[in-house]
Amino acid sequence: MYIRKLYTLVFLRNDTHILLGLKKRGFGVNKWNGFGGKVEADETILDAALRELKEECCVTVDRDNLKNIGHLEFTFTGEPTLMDVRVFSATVFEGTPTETDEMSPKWFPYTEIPFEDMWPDDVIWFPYMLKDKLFFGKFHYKGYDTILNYNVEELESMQKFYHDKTK
Ligand SMILES: COc1nc(N)nc2c1ncn2[C@H]1C[C@H](O)[C@@H](COP(=O)(O)OP(=O)(O)OP(=O)(O)O)O1
Repeated sequence: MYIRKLYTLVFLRNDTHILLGLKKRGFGVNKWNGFGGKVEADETILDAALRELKEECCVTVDRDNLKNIGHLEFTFTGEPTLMDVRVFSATVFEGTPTETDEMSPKWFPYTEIPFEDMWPDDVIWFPYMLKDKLFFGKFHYKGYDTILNYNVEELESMQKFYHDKTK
């Protein structure tokens, strides 16, 4: 039995590039990732996603333009927590991505995503996101570098996924 903790992870994209941030501190330091963090007790998942994006790279997105595209679950041998990460994508945003205390943002062409400096799971599920497919991925790690087992599946609808999950 795991203690489930909710996180958000947001990617800004256009036709040719994706915005990643180099994490400057804390969990995942020195890795490129999307923008996100813990969902606080008093906020919705969507509000947390918008807040973290603003805090980490100074960009705002209208809530109607933020699309929930995936669900990731991470567990780690010997640790009681299951990280429940809600993945979002947006193509319309306001502001210029700007470095903050937490993240240094940079646009990458889709052909040059720096998977060698990212979480090892990313190379497995990014192809779903890049092909605009909805997905559910589960990854069990030993430490933070080795994936012991995983499964990723394409979803037909996030709404149906969450409906079936709570049945
Ligand atoms: C284990 O594999 C992971 N892969 C990817 N791509 N992203 C991950 C993985 N594990 C966690 N994440 C994401 C989920 C969140 O977006 C961040 C972690 O959030 P963080 O711990 O930085 O949360 P904050 O609320 O910002 O934390 P502090 O304010 O306490 O620094 O990584």
